[in-house]
Amino acid sequence: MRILVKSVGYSIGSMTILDQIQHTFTTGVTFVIGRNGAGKSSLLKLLTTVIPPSCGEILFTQSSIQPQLGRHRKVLSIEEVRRLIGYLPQEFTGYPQMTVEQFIKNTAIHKGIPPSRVRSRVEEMITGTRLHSLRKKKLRHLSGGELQKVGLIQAVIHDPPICILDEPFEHLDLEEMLYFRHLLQRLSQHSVVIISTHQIEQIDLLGTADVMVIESGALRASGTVQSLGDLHRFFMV
Ligand SMILES: Nc1ncnc2c1ncn2[C@@H]1O[C@H](COP(=O)(O)OP(=O)(O)OP(=O)(O)O)[C@@H](O)[C@H]1O
Repeated sequence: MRILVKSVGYSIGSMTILDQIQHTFTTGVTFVIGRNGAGKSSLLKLLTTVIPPSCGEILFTQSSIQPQLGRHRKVLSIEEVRRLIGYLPQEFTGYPQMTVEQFIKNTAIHKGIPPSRVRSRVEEMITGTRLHSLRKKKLRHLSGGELQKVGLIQAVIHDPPICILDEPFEHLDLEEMLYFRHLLQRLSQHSVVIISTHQIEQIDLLGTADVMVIESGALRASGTVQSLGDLHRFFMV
């Protein structure tokens, strides 16, 4: 799976939010970093196809083998892309009237997990994230951290080939963050995982992740964590 972002711009009215963004996302983890208001959430929303770019284009391609064409890269339709995406928005609410268990089970069914596997997958996620004592609680009664865990679960439960997470570790304690990081590291072996954050300490500085730095709506830098060196410099005034 590859996501090609080609000279993408996004404006609301006369306000330019993103300008000339050029990047290729591939299998593995990419952190999108930048100060508050830089344009990270807007870029992630464009990548989910929920909002269209004002200019430029975003292409989703997958390696494919066909009798006449042989091996080639197929450009996916928006409908195909949407089935492949797991997304955690910055303000996740889910269905506030559902209980934790109902919501996670509902998500598992809607995301196409085979019926025979739904129960075990739901239990695996509830146990792994220590939500068992809250399984009968409605989402509207959860704390910020508890709701964030449910939000993360709905984004990853079906092992999506494209996983887009907006500030996923917000409100989580260290143990919970490590659990999800481990899960995302595993997922990223075969999926494109895109994580926005303004907290550099959340990035595994010894890891192999890519980083994309957004500054005032423009791409300031991109590369591996190691090639970019000290990331703090991108946050200095
Ligand atoms: N619907 C909107 N209407 C008006 N301005 C908007 C809208 N959405 C975003 N913006 C503006 O666009 C800019 C980028 O916002 P965005 O949420 O993408 O940034 P961000 O990097 O995700 O910020 P944060 O880290 O604070 O969430 C900000 O100045 C924001 O105020």
